[in-house]
Amino acid sequence: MKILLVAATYQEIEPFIKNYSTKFDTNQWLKIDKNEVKILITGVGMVATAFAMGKAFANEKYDLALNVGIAGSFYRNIKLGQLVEVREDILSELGAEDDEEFISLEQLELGEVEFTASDKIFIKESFRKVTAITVNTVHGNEESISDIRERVNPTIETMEGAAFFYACEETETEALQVRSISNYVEKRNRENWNLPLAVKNLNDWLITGIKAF
Ligand SMILES: O=C(O)c1cccc(C(=O)CC[C@H]2O[C@@H](n3cnc4c(=O)[nH]cnc43)[C@H](O)[C@@H]2O)c1
Repeated sequence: MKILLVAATYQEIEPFIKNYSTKFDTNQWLKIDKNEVKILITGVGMVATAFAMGKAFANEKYDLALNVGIAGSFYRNIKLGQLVEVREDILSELGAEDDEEFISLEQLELGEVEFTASDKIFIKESFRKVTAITVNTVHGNEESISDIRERVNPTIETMEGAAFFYACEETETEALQVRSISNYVEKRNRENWNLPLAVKNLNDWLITGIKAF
């Protein structure tokens, strides 16, 4: 199977890259068991992700695109370092304000804001399946957190996921997304983030998990 492995930053998948490649080269196909894997580092955010994926898909057809990275959780019953599988991802900021109300792009009948993961290719592990939102601005204010919980009630948030699913949907590429929780969505406090644990657990899974597709 030809797999495009997509991450926002090199650091998020550095242990995976070092495990399978002596000299990192984005043009290189990594032969991992029966799969051929290409790595795409997009940069952080939806714009960077959509552009990088558009370029990647213009040059090659993939059997599967897999988006991995860290994420913030709205729920404390998900542990820091826990892996979750995103089954639905929402462009929660795309729409219009109508005074106190928010009208989504979908409600405005101007486009789609909800994207879903592949129902043809599966992740073997029973990671908790979650709904994510994808944001340009990381929530870090109690009022805005309360507002988004009331309006969408997402389980996690990232800055790329829905853009990734969008690019896959447009190119009819099977898409899966696995995220490792690095922090809780709360009033900004960087000291509470556990990046090393999130990156370790993500890569421990990815190094063996990529062979199972
Ligand atoms: O320190 C900050 O305030 C800050 C502001 C924007 C972004 C960051 C990151 O380090 C995000 C990088 C990366 O991680 C994903 N991520 C992780 N936690 C969250 C979150 O709570 N909300 C949204 N995205 C998150 C994201 O996908 C980025 O690619 C730090």
